[in-house]
Amino acid sequence: MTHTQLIDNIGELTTNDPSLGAGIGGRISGAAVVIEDNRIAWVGPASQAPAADERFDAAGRALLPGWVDSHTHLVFAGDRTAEFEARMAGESYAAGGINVTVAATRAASDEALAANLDRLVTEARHGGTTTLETKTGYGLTVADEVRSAQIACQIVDAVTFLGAHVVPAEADPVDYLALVTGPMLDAVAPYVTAVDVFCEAGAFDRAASARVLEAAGARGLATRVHGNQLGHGPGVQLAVEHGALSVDHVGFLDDADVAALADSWRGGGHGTVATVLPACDLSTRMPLAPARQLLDAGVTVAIASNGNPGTSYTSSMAFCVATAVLQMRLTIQEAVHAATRGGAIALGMHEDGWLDPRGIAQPRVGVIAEGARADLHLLDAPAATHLAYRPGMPLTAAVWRAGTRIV
Ligand SMILES: N=CN[C@@H](CCC(=O)O)C(=O)O
Ligand SMILES: [Zn+2]
Repeated sequence: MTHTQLIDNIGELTTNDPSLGAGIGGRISGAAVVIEDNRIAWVGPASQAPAADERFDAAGRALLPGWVDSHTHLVFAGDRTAEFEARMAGESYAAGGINVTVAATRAASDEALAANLDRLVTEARHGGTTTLETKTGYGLTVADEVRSAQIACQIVDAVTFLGAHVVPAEADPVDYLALVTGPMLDAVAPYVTAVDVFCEAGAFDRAASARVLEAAGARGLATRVHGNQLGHGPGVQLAVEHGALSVDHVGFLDDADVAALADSWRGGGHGTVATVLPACDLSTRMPLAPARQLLDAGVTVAIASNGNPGTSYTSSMAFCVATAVLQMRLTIQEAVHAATRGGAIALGMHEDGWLDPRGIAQPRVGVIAEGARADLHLLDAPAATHLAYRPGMPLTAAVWRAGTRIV
């Protein structure tokens, strides 16, 4: 038997469905939503809403899709407070700090890793996040990468293999690349939907990164790239050439990079999403990624938290959205869209019926439209604009994930 819930008296509804309402956010005022079990069954003006088993009065507040955080690294142990303090005192961020977390993660029990991931996911949910990707990448042995992926796939929506994060301290670079593109990838593949590589000075160069992406493609896995984070490099071009779902960080771009990303979206297919990570840019004292320029060029942009203990120890998507509006010069509608539907596109979870590489059908997220998973975020505010207008305030009033109220 089905169970229906009506949420009505919604002051401002952001649907992300242009056929339902105005602008990029498909906004409707005076709206209602009906949930049937775990899916959205109806969206429209409150005056026309059908009856339901239960009613929730939104009291004129703003309702949006739950955040889709498409880039995190939450399977880890320990923290890097000392490194952060040194950075605030003038040190610059370098890829080598990752090995500190690798040592702590390897030393942790399975239970401790799962409990820490659970704690971080709960924090994210309390801030309105309903879809979470996380990466491996703090294990860097076959056994430690497999257990990271196994733990993660029981808790989050999408797991990405990041064995190519750095060459671990004890390994030879040539041998490690062979491991990561061969036996390690084969062992982790059943638990992940995508493969990522940190293409950067101090991590993996263009040729090594290309081998990682080719190995992933040969196994039918989607790809992502950490690119152009610490300086200009080949990451963006490589991502586009390999048809990666996303290239993330994108802080240092030239005109050719922006053009390549824009071209990837011409012709109607799935291009390469540019994922900006504003909390990471601030925490590493790097220039903010040029999200305004990317949107103006026609690139699909996602906003994600990059939650991790090194460069961005936060899962607050509201903070990222506020920064994108206040400092990257996105409109509130553009920023909310990038943090919801943009993330869904980056994960390949924006359409019904998408089968992940394991053949498992993924739900459609990042929109409030009939058939999508019922992931909703009610703000204690009359409009989404308050996310930037009242930065840092605890505006999450309620969260539903797959039709169940979780906050
Ligand atoms: N840049 C590579 N990986 C992470 C940082 C990981 C770390 O420093 O622990 C990032 O996305 O910023
Ligand atoms: Zn990252």
